Amino acid sequence: MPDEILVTRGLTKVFHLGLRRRRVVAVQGLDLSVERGEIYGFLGPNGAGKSTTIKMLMGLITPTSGEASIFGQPIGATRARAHLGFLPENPYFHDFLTPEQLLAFAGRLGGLSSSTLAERIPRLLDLVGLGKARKMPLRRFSKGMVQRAGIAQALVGDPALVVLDEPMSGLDPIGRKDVREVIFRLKEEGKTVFFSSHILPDVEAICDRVGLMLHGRLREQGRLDELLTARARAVDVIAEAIPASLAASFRERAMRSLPKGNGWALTFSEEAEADEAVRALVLGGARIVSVARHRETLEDLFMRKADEAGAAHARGEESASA
Ligand SMILES: Nc1ncnc2c1ncn2[C@@H]1O[C@H](COP(=O)(O)OP(=O)(O)OP(=O)(O)O)[C@@H](O)[C@H]1O
Repeated sequence: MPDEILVTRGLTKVFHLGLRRRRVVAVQGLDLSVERGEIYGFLGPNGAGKSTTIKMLMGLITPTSGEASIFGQPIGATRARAHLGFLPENPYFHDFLTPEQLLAFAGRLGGLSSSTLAERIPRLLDLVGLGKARKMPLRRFSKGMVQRAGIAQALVGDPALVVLDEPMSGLDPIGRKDVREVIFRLKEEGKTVFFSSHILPDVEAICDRVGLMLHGRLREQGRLDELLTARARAVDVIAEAIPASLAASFRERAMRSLPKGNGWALTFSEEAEADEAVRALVLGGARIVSVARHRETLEDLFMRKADEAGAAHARGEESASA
């Protein structure tokens, strides 16, 4: 099988709304690539075009233009779907079913034999942490447990690629952590996971690579460690016993200065400035309590790209609805 297992080229979806058939460009010229064995986070705010993209990949809606392939097969082809597991956004399951019954139902629809299901269902329910709840009806489940049952159901056909649309949305912190752990376990099992989310810390915690969608376009795609600049965006120096002769000058040179304990917390925007300050403070007889370098987070990157995209949007260089 190829190493890029999901590829799109110029994928575009235009909707026409109302009697006047107003054009809404939900996804424009999308070039994605998802590599074998990675966890890929498909990021973007509400309305960015994530669900529309996923629906096209699943063959649920037809692209207006462009192309996409999964395992080298055009999307929608039976051979592409054979290795694909999918959990839609806000899935609905009959709440009288137990997770065991839910998986058995999905497996039989997929043509799996009773012996395969008898071996696979307990293993999958253990994988998502629902082994002990396997005979409990879904109506007694928390939202996080239902979501994990949904992931198990997406895995019943033993897919190589698992696509999850907003799997952490609406979950409390514990539910989100459980889903993150399940996604990690899927990677350990050798699966490739493509999931959409607008919850940046979740994506930052588990993804190998991310794609950032804004206004229907992919603004950024790459490895997280490459996208987030290694340079510190601010450095906090906390120092005590600063001689009076130095205190005033440092409080002026720092981007921000706040009294802290018996000393000051000084924030510098440049690492070199902070290093220089630490040297001078030590030579001047001050005591350095701590130096903290703040690296760029995914949230910083997201806000930076959103500002750039918002500015381009406002200048009319592009439009999501035209
Ligand atoms: N069936 C449709 N008809 C018309 N417009 C649509 C349709 N589906 C989506 N859109 C529009 O396309 C754009 C992208 O929507 P999409 O649901 O793909 O975004 P999203 O990133 O998944 O956001 P969310 O997280 O809110 O689901 C939005 O402007 C939306 O209103």
